[in-house]
Amino acid sequence: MPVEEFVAGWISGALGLVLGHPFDTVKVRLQTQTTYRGIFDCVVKTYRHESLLGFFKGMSFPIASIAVVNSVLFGVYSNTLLALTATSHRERRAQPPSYAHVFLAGCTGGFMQVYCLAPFDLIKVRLQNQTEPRARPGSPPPRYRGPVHCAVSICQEEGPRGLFRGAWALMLRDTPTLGIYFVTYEWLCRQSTPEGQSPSSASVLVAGGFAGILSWAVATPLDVIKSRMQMAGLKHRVYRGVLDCMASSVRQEGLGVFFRGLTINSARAFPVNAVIFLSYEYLLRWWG
Ligand SMILES: C[N+](C)(C)CCCC[C@H](N)C(=O)O
Repeated sequence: MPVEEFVAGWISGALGLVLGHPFDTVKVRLQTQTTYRGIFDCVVKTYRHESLLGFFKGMSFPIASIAVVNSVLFGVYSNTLLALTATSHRERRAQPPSYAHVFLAGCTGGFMQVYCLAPFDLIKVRLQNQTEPRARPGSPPPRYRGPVHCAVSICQEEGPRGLFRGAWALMLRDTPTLGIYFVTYEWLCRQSTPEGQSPSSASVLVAGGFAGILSWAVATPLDVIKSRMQMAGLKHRVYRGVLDCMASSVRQEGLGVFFRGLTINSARAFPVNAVIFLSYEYLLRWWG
C-alpha cells in the first residue's frame, strides 16, 4: 500500500487546520450556545472576554489529531481508487477514474476516518465550548484543563464510550459528504484543465475551496446534531439517538436549527480546503 498519500494528507491537514481553527471555534459556539446573536456578535464577545487566544482554544490537540485524520482520509481515498481502478495517483491524470469510483473511494475514506475523528472531535468541541476567560487568580477554573485532562475526565465520568458520543451522527455526516467532496474537486479540476494535464495551482485552489463549501453545506444539518450529542453528556441532557436529538432540536428551535453555522462553515471551508488540496497535490508531485 503506497504511503506517500498518507504523509501528504497529514501535512496538508495540519496546514488547513491552523488556517481554519478560529472559524471553527465561532461555528461550534454558534451551534451549541444560545447567547450569541450572530457571527459578528460571537467574534466580538469572544475577543472581548478571551482575547485573540479565545479563537485558538483547543487547537494544539486538533493540529496533531486532525492531521492524522486527514492522512487516513486521503490515504484511504487514494488507495481505494488504486484498488478500484488499478491506477496510482501518478497515472490518474492520464487515465482519470470515473466519478462513480471517485465517489465510492471518497465515501470509503470518510467512513474509515470517523473512527479516529470521533474522540478527537468530541474533545475539541468540549474544549471550544468553555467560554471562561484565561485563568485569573481567584476565578473558578474551567472544567477541563486541556485535552488530556478532558479525555481522562470523560472516561471517568461518562465511561470510555463517552468518548464516542455522537459518533453515529458523525459517520452519517461524513460518509456520503466526503464522496461529494472528492467528486466536486475532481469535476471542477477537470472542467478547468485540458485533458491529460495536471491542474494549475489556481484550479486546485478553487476546486478544493468549492469542494469544501459544497460538502460542508450538505453536512451542516448532521453537523449540528453531532455537536449537540457530543455536548449532551456534559449537560446531563441525554438524547436517545440521532433521531431523538433531531426531533427535540426542531421542536425547541424550529427547522432553522439545521442551518446553524452554515455561513461560518462555508467561510471556513474555502480557505481550509483550498490549502489542503493544494499542499496535498504539490507534495505528491514533488515526490514524483
Ligand atoms: C465532509 N465534511 C464536510 C463533513 C468534512 C470535510 C472535511 C474537509 C476538511 N478536513 C475540513 O475540515 O474542512
